[in-house]
Amino acid sequence: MSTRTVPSPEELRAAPKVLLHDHLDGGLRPSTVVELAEQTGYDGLPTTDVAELGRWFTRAADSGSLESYLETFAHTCGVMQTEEALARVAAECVEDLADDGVVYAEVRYAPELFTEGGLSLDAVIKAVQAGFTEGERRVAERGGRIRTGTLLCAMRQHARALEIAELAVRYRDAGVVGFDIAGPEAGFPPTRNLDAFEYMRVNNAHFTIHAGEAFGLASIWEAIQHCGAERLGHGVRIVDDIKTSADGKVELGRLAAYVRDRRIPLELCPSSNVQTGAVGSIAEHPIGLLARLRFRITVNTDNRLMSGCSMSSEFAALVDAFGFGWAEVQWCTINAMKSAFIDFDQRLDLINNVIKPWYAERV
Ligand SMILES: O=c1[nH]cnc2c1ncn2[C@@H]1O[C@H](CO)[C@@H](O)[C@H]1O
Ligand SMILES: [Zn+2]
Repeated sequence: MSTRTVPSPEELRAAPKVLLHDHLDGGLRPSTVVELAEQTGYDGLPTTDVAELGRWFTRAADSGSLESYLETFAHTCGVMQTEEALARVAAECVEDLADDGVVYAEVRYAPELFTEGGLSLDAVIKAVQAGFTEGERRVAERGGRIRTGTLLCAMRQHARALEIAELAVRYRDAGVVGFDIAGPEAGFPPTRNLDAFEYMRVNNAHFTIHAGEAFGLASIWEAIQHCGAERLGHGVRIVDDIKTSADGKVELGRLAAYVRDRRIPLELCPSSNVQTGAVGSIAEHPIGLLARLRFRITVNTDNRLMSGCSMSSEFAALVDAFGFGWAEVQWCTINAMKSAFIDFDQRLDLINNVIKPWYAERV
């Protein structure tokens, strides 16, 4: 790992970064949750004290299981049932990411979770897109730069994946760049949604799949070989197919070798994995090993509210735990940009004109 200079938290914040895995309903500002609850009449919050609520989310998400981690989303989704609320959350998301130095972000959410107040799926998508556009406008107005793309998720435990995939294709010229399935992994294998993935493929549309987070290799294998996922949401359990012997010799199983050989991007989310119990601590996170083995790794936030994290804090944790230097930060950033679901020429433009020039002075 490069040791020339140790990136400081402030420099990491200034560095151009690319985020592929961030949930819209997992990234609200605590103050916004409180204000929206008041405005929309949502009375289920555990507290209306902003600082205390922020701590409540991270504590509750620190649950050791994906299922109980996901329970915290009842409160964010609870306050996101109007067009105004959705647009506000989306606009603030873009502003917060830009303030953290993110230059390209794919933000995901499940439209079906925001229809309890009577909104149609179309209305939800339009409200969120309007919010993203507004956020980009505010960032540009203050001289910043960010581009966002949307991923629509279907929830694994519901049976609406095909319908959501159809929406992802219908809105692909309006800012939606791909599709995903999210929610509890155990008991809900990706092959339950084959029709949706086939629909995406025949329409030449992109998708990633949450796999290999709370469940192991079988889920990753299905996601890639049966469903055709282009990227893996988390995918961290791929280490179960990698044997490291006491003398340091590393042996890749067939699936791990396939993932590495095909350069399948792993959307790794270190803090989130610690909270759901997928790994014991950041220091024990397989990202160190996967980086050494040159898997196509990317670093992501997953849920900024539940983890109390940002892109720069995730990188700072990796600097501390694994000695990541600027070379590694740049590598993860370029990996992510290469793996994005926007057009090749636009990815290249960001790599050559925004990312590389900034890091060139540091690596
Ligand atoms: O790490 C995760 N694994 C699986 N599902 C997740 C994760 N984080 C969030 N969600 C789920 O995705 C929905 C849409 O954004 C959220 O409402 C949450 O239920
Ligand atoms: Zn996720």
